[in-house]
Amino acid sequence: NDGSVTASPEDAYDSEYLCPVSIDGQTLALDFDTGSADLWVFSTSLPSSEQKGHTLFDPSKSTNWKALSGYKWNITYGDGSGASGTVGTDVVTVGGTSVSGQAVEIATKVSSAFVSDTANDGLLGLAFSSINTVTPKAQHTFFDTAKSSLSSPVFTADLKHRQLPGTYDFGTIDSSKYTGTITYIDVDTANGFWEFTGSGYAVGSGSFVSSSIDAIADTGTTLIYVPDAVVTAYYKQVSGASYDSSQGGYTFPCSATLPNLTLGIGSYHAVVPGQYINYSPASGSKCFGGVQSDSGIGFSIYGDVFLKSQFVIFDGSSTPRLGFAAK
Ligand SMILES: CC[C@H](C)[C@H](NC(=O)C[C@H](O)[C@H](CC1CCCCC1)NC(=O)CCNC(=O)[C@H](Cc1ccccc1)NC(=O)N1CCC(N)CC1)C(=O)NCc1cnc(C)nc1N
Repeated sequence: NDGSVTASPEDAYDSEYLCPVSIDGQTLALDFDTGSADLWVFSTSLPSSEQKGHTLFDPSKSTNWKALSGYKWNITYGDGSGASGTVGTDVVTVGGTSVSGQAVEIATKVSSAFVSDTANDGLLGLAFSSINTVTPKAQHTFFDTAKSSLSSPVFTADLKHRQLPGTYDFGTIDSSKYTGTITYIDVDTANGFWEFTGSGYAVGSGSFVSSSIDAIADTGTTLIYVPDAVVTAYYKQVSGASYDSSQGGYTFPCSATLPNLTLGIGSYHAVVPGQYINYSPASGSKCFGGVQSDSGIGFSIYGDVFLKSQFVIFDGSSTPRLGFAAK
């Protein structure tokens, strides 16, 4: 029951990656999010003003739909966006991986950011089921439901830079997708995230600075959010860079040459190419940095800007771990 699905960038800046997911034959574009654990979809139960432009799941058209009466969900994300609604189960298929009895959370309310992000028809959470928001009983993620039917209890992310489709694979590690060896690191599941301790950083050709960085691998976060020491060291090497409070982050002249950022994972040095860190135009001739400060978050977030430079294995075995390889 292994599967592989394409992950297509939603816009020119790889702000998010969307994958086709079929629920009882109805196909929606969902954002696979290793930073949350709810599978929720835009639905016909939304007010019509919030439905515009989205593909809607209609449970009344599904032969396998089973409503879970009295069950509800309500989620808030790091960027303040959120959604809520009711719950049922159905047959969910991602690439070749099909599961029955999967909890599907129907949105009856979504925040404005979701309404305007018309390419996104919902999220498929791939964090640990311990942080699923359904009450009165938390539900399993798609990966947890599928795990026992996979060749091995893993999924991998091979996201690409700028307008190229990548893939999420379930159940297998495709050795054609990476080079060299895989470095594994233990994961702390206490907060429900794929959380690990990074071993340090280097900017450009500078020397590696050993430091423990408490980070999560989060496909649902666009940028890299790291401690101020890293951010300061990085933008010191970018002429014309400065913190722009009106933009809410570091910007620099779009013509600037950006150094690579190396992030240590155990003994492995993961290199993020400098051009991945020119995230997008900001205003005028300034561009917005793909590396920003994690202050206020409580941990660092290695988001898409980092993940798309690597081949990443999310190993859900009895001792969960993350694997990283160059590609
Ligand atoms: C069970 C909740 C679950 C664990 C939840 N998890 C998360 O928030 C992390 C999760 O990966 C979510 C998943 C997002 C949610 C919005 C839609 C796209 C997916 N990630 C974030 O919230 C990280 C911050 N947001 C992002 O990174 C959004 C993602 C996005 C992309 C395209 C379009 C719209 C949104 N992108 C940006 O901020 N950027 C892209 C655009 C650019 N102009 C600026 C940078 C959580 O921690 N919630 C607790 C929480 C609540 N309230 C707050 C304020 N903070 C919190 N952390």
